[in-house]
Amino acid sequence: MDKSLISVRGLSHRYNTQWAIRGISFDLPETGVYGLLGSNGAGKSTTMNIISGVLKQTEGEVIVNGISLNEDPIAAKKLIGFLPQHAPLHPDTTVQEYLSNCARLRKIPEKEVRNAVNEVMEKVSITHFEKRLIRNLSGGYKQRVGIAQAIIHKPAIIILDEPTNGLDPNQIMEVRKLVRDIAKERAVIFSTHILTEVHAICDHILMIDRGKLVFSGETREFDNYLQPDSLLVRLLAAPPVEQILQIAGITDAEALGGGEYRLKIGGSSRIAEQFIVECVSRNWRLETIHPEKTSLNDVFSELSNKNA
Ligand SMILES: Nc1ncnc2c1ncn2[C@@H]1O[C@H](COP(=O)(O)OP(=O)(O)OP(=O)(O)O)[C@@H](O)[C@H]1O
Repeated sequence: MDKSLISVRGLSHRYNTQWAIRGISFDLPETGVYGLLGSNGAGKSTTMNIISGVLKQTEGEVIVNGISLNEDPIAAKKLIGFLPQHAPLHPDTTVQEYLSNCARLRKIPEKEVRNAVNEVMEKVSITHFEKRLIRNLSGGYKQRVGIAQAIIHKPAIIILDEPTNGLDPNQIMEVRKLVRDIAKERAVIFSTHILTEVHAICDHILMIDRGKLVFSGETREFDNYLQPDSLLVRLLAAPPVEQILQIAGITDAEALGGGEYRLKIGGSSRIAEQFIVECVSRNWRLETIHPEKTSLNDVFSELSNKNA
């Protein structure tokens, strides 16, 4: 018996003639935030729409807590909450009316609706706006209502499609905090194309590139691909490049002018330490030193080539 909260097997989807995703498989074994990372058009929304049961896949299957989404969609969908990229909010209803309607659509018994709505409003900290029309809420509060409708029936898995898109920095922080909080009791799949977002809140990363899953693992494992591969340094007593190249581990050095250099170090942080020691002993008067991280595009292409 499969113990995963969700198990995705060989998922593929074709729109007309073009494949949007091919052979995606992964398991979400436990609670926590799972970041679905991918650039625009990589296939994130397609994958999320299929898992949440709003799009029927061309091939493959999704098992939610042991229940096949194909074979028993009603039972499987009860275990899933979904906030699509464009939240399905009704601007002319109040927060309380809207969430009550969502509770009824989720088949919560009438006598429990009131409690369920109160509980979820408290959870997402929106009780003080319960009588406000949704159209009059800020973007961050609208997103809270969107998250509330996704969790009102207490699903085991929540799917959030780019929930911080279009929010200001404060609202982003608040939504992230809320997501971390609701992930204590359930698995949250959180899609984004922003690497720093993944770092800020995700425990695990699923990375999709051109429709294929190219990485699945813990966030710290992913960091191995983000090793600095060059250092930007500024030396007040600037030496010739040839002298810098004598230091073991520095594979290339480029003088940028004004005492600045870009040093290629091939991924080991110990070389930076060694360089600092050398600067002191050679009296080069090191003023600044910064690692230059591999860009997300480089990570995408490295992982894609590895999995090609
Ligand atoms: N309804 C559709 N009909 C045809 N092609 C589609 C449709 N929806 C998506 N696609 C295509 O499928 C591919 C994957 O799109 P998808 O929206 O799943 O990617 P995404 O990673 O969510 O991107 P974004 O962040 O831009 O939403 C893209 O090439 C896209 O153009």
